[in-house]
Amino acid sequence: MDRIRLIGGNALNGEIAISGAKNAALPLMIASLLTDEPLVLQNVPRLADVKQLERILENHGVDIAVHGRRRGEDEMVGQRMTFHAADIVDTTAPYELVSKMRASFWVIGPLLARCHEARVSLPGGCAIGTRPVDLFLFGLKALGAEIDIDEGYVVARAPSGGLIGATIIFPKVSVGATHTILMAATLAKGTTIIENAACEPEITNVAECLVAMGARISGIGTRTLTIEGVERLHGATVDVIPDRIETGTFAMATAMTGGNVLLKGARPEHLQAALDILARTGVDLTVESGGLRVQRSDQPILPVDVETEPFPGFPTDLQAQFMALMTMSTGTSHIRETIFENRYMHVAELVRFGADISVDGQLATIRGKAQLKGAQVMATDLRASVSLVIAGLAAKGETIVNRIYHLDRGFEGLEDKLSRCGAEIERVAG
Ligand SMILES: CC(=O)N[C@H]1[C@@H](OP(=O)(O)OP(=O)(O)OC[C@H]2O[C@@H](n3ccc(=O)[nH]c3=O)[C@H](O)[C@@H]2O)O[C@H](CO)[C@@H](O)[C@@H]1O
Ligand SMILES: C=C(OP(=O)(O)O)C(=O)O
Repeated sequence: MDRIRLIGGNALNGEIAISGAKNAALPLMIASLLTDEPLVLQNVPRLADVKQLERILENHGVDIAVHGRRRGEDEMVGQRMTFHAADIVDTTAPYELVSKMRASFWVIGPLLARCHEARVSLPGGCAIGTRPVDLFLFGLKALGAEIDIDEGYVVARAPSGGLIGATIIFPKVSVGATHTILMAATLAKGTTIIENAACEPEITNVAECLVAMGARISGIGTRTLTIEGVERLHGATVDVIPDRIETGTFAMATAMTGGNVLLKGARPEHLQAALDILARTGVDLTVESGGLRVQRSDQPILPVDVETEPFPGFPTDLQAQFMALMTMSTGTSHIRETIFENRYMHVAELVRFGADISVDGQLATIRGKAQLKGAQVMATDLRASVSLVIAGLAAKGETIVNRIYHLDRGFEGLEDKLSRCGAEIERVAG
């Protein structure tokens, strides 16, 4: 199994081009199931999760083509891809494919809307909590679907004329359930109102894509989405937004190591809560026309308390990275993880670097210290993995991060981007 080896201590200096967002690219790809015309997506990141979803979509009969790959000599840009679901040949999403990735479950919405039936395995994804699908089923049932659970599969059938618009008040904010019901409602008969919808920038990206495909949606970017169902959707060309979690991760890495990095193409308004917290730790952040500049020279890292929340709050997907930063602060800080019940798997690994962290339920207490020491650590999930990489960049000596396949799910060209900024980091095969 591949590992990452790094020698900590170098400040990061230079420029990093932010890739397209995994968590936007995946639902955008799934939206292609809603139409028999081609959907063209630009700035799709090269990630294991994208590849995996390609396999799932191909199994449903989607033709996928990849166009331009590079701009200039050394600057990677995202892929331009066409997804053409002229015919849906299979409405089953099998266990072998779906169990690897949470977002693949979301195909249930478009399949049900377009084909009036779907059989989708219960999902996998990062092991950060129980991650039930009750909200999806609640929403689909409200649209008139009949749902059975059969041998680990959700079997869903729409009424004979198709899904029927309804008012759905989610008892809890869910990104995946919002994507799924939003997509399903575009082809339902009549009006659907989704209350307490997630309003993450990735939801907006998908909603705007659906509008470009002919859907009628209002309230985009708010907690209430209103969808007037249409007979059919058509093709469109849509850009995947830059990855706000990658942006925040590199900002925190620069804060930890010191240095001066321009995060090219970053959209600060997509992670304002995280940037406000970072600024309070003493990092200099400047919005420039080309992106976001992050700088820290010798100013101390100040302790700041954080609670994870749905957008526009501080994202749970940056919690592990922020904890890594706080291990080097000048005092004691607290993190409260409110989204997932088991998202502290990185704590035991950060402790191997010499960090002083204790956890009591949702609350982590981090007592900062000036210097971490390199260690052998094990990646447990995607964002936890990258928190270990950035801790290693700031630690003294050698760090080996094992089980890095998680990183390839969500970070495009991680070692390359970091080493161009002066990090000593390499992938060791075997
Ligand atoms: C591919 C993708 O975009 N993944 C993101 C998405 O995951 P995902 O869409 O899985 O996360 P949700 O927003 O659905 O989860 C939020 C909370 O709701 C709970 N829940 C969810 C659905 C349900 O039917 N019942 C239920 O109880 C979950 O267990 C969790 O405690 O949003 C999360 C929260 O921002 C991010 O951490 C993930 O990176
Ligand atoms: C938790 C994540 O992904 P997934 O929902 O696919 O497990 C993530 O992107 O951090």
